[in-house]
Amino acid sequence: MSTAQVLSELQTQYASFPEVRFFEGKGGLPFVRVSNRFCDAEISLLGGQILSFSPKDQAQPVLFCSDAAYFELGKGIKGGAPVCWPWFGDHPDGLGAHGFARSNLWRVDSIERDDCEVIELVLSLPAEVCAQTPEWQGVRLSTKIRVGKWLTIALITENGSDKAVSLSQALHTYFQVSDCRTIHIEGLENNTYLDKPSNFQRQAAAGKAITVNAEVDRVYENVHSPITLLDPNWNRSITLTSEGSASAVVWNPWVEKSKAMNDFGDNEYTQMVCIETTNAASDARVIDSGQTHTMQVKIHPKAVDSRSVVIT
Ligand SMILES: O=P(O)(O)OC[C@H]1O[C@H](O)[C@H](O)[C@@H](O)[C@@H]1O
Repeated sequence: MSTAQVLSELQTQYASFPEVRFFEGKGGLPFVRVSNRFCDAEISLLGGQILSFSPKDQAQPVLFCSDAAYFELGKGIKGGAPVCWPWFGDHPDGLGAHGFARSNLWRVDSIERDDCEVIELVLSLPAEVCAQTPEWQGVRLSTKIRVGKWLTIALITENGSDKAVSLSQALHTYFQVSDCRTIHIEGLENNTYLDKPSNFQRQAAAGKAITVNAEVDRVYENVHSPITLLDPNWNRSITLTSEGSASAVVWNPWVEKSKAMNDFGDNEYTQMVCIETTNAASDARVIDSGQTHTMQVKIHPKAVDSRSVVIT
């Protein structure tokens, strides 16, 4: 079936949701647009990921997407909240970074509207995609994306195979910021981290908020409290509250790494920071046969008085 036919069938199936539109977007790929009374959001069926989220009460978009991002089957899209699954980072046997969920097309399983008019989409990665990698045959991945005033994304892994699997994963969320050099990230002051630029050496807790003035690529350990991104220039805070995750990655590629990536603009590092909700490093999970694991993040943008976000 062509993309146009798939989209037209989806539009018919979900005709009772005037706030949901299916369309062919960049790269001829299928997208879903949700415009309700809270926000405008776009979801890509390539990668099963939200790409943009703009609450009506916010002057700036919450999520960042690179102007140079690939929109191509078989590649991940650098923007929004890519789904890294069923492994995070490099694969020991060279199967490619961050797994295969982000580079394949997902299906729409259901769309619902709750009593508050929040829209919930459930997408799943087709079984035949998982079956291409023998270890993941029989394991099912779906995502629930709730778009309202807040954004909630859940990744649900059901192990329908007859053996236990070891899962690492990430909701690799790109946040739009006024200028990465002026933001602060709070909530990880007391956490140790594995520092990728220094060969994943474990670093002591810094005891202060994270600022970005060089490459940052860290896996924070034992994360149990919310993380808040403060952007004084935009009088905005964004709080991430997670469940089923006890690690988080903070990433900004800075100058040299940005230049080295073909799907990222040389100067775009100033406009973004990734705060990734993960099961990474020692937080990887063993999912027994028949078990389900859910990892979820709630992203809550809030306007704040500039005085309350100035940190010394
Ligand atoms: O370029 P990608 O494969 O999308 O990876 C982008 C980034 O993802 C994570 O944040 C890793 O910690 C980084 O080391 C990596 O550069």
